[in-house]
Amino acid sequence: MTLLGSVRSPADIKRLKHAELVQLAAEIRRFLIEKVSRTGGHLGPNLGAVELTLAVHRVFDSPRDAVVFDTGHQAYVHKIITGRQEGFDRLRKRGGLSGYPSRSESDHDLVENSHASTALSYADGLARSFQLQGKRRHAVAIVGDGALTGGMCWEALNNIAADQERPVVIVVNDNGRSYAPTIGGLAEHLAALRLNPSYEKALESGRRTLRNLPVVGRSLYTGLHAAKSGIKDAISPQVMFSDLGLKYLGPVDGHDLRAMEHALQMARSFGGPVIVHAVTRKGNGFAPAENDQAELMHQVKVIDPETGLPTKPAPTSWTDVYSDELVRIGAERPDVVAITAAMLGPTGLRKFAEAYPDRCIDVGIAEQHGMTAAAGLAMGGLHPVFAVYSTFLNRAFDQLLMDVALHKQPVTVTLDRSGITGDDGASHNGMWDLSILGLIPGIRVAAPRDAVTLREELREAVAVDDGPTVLRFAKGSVIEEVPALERVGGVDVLRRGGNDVLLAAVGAFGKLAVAAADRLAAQGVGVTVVDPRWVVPVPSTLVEMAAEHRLVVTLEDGGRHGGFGSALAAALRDAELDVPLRDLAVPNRFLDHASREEVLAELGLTEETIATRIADWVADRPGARVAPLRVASSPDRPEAANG
Ligand SMILES: Cc1ncc(C[n+]2csc(CCOP(=O)(O)OP(=O)(O)O)c2C)c(N)n1
Ligand SMILES: CC(=O)[C@@H](O)[C@H](O)COP(=O)(O)O
Ligand SMILES: [Mg+2]
Repeated sequence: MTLLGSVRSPADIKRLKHAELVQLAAEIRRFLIEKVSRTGGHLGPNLGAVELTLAVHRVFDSPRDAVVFDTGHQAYVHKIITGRQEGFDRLRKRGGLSGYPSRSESDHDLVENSHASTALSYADGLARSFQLQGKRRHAVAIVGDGALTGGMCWEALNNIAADQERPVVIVVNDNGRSYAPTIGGLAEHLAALRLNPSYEKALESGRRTLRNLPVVGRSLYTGLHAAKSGIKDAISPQVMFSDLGLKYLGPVDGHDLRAMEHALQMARSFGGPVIVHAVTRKGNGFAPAENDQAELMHQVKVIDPETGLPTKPAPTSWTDVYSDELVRIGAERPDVVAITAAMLGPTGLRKFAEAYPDRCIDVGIAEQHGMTAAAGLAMGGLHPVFAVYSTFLNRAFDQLLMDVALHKQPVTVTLDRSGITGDDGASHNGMWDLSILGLIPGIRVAAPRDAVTLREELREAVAVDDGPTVLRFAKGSVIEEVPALERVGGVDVLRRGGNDVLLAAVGAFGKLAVAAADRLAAQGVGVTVVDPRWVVPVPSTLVEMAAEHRLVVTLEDGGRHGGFGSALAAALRDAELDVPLRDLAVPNRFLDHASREEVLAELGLTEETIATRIADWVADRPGARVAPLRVASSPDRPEAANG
């Protein structure tokens, strides 16, 4: 029996001897490579967190001590230790193990939000809570060097440092990477240390030698210790942290179990806020990951466990189309600069950065800063394109509203992963962007339905120079082309089918809408399908089209609450048009992880279900009554096509 087979809880690793722990770490690595190769997931980050996580669970007493993982993508080892090995065959699958901590899976899990840079704030809150209730429990936050570039971390550190009696243990998992190498002054500080790994070994052997000398050794050691601190301060972030009032321990080799345990025991006994700076290697122990210079296998699809190569070729994605078009735009528009928040590759900016290295800015995991810096870049005469996942736009809403839009600055925000993303769970779905963007005065939002309109609408967006524009597109393989019959006032007519129903489909749902309309035609229901293209503000042409139909249905891969359907309904009210409208969208709730396709099916956003619902509405069946068309008489509005 393997040691891993005997691990059901942290108690099982506390009793292991060092040699057994070393063996267990090797078994865990083999387990991770075997399982994650089959399911896909965050292989690199978790291979880098094996010893660190073992040490945390040996020194602290989860769940009595609160252990919080920042972002949560590197919590697989934590799940293995806390009795969930069996779940890895269905990692990130519907009904299976979440790829992030999950409160419903275990009381060892606290934070499910996969948005980075939150762990220190949780730890501050938890520690205050324990303190106020007189509970002698530790709050332990495991935060990556990438997450540490997020502003929330520094807000939290400022608060954590305020009370020297509050036991908060911050384990910085410093592997020098977000996806790409971590950027910024902090990263330089950490790197200076990380690049001198011998630093600690030299100091350690120095300590041992001097301690063994007779009397002179001790005093010499004290003197050198002062010198060491001087040296250490000179190149280590200790100054930065200790000036904040935080005890700093490290740097420690995050793969050295003894060193990690020793440091964590010191931190545990300290009884106040303390940072343990662990230096780790993302992808450690799996050569294909260690050799993946771009991202150290931050995240993999299904791969060959020997070679690390994907088992299936990746289809052309929306991101690929965007990436290539932006490079072409960059050649024509020297004023266009790109911004990423530590996601150069995933948001399609890598080619732009290679072509125009001085015009691509990585701000770290700092979307708020990125957005306001974009406003500054625009005020300085450039046209920034900020590429960010839809869900992470949430972080920069106020900056887009008050720093960009209020000043009518020509910033283009491209939202990758808009709509349901699925297997990264609730906090990664791009389902809130249309709702929050609809609140911003003067903003213009486009939702391309295919590769052709993505290129076209991206160009239209960067051509706007009197305010912010946004382009939203989905995750996964791109729809090559959904041709339009004609363009009327900026709105593309995808299918003409009479006046029973006007089906307005947003973005990638254009193809789905045409398919549903074809089904309905076979049932004698006439559906005209249109793609609004620019969905915020609602095109006036769409309101005019609505007036000519018995029923309007909207279809969007985004939140129903405040989405496109809501906006069109408001526009119809403003036009005093009493056309019934039904909106098919994502309900306002947090969605469990599953594939994008599975989630859409669960939500009824499939060709068959859409057709059935529209047929019900049109057939005026019980429970789905749709009043006949009533149009408020107005001299300047064409009469309705049918009564
Ligand atoms: C607010 C936010 N922006 C972007 C991301 C995307 N993201 C997920 S993991 C990651 C890199 C995290 O780097 P680090 O914290 O150093 O952890 P590591 O993977 O190196 O262990 C990023 C940018 C996110 N989760 N949250
Ligand atoms: C945690 C993390 O890395 C996320 O940002 C997520 O994994 C991205 O997934 P996709 O890039 O596959 O959408
Ligand atoms: Mg990192």
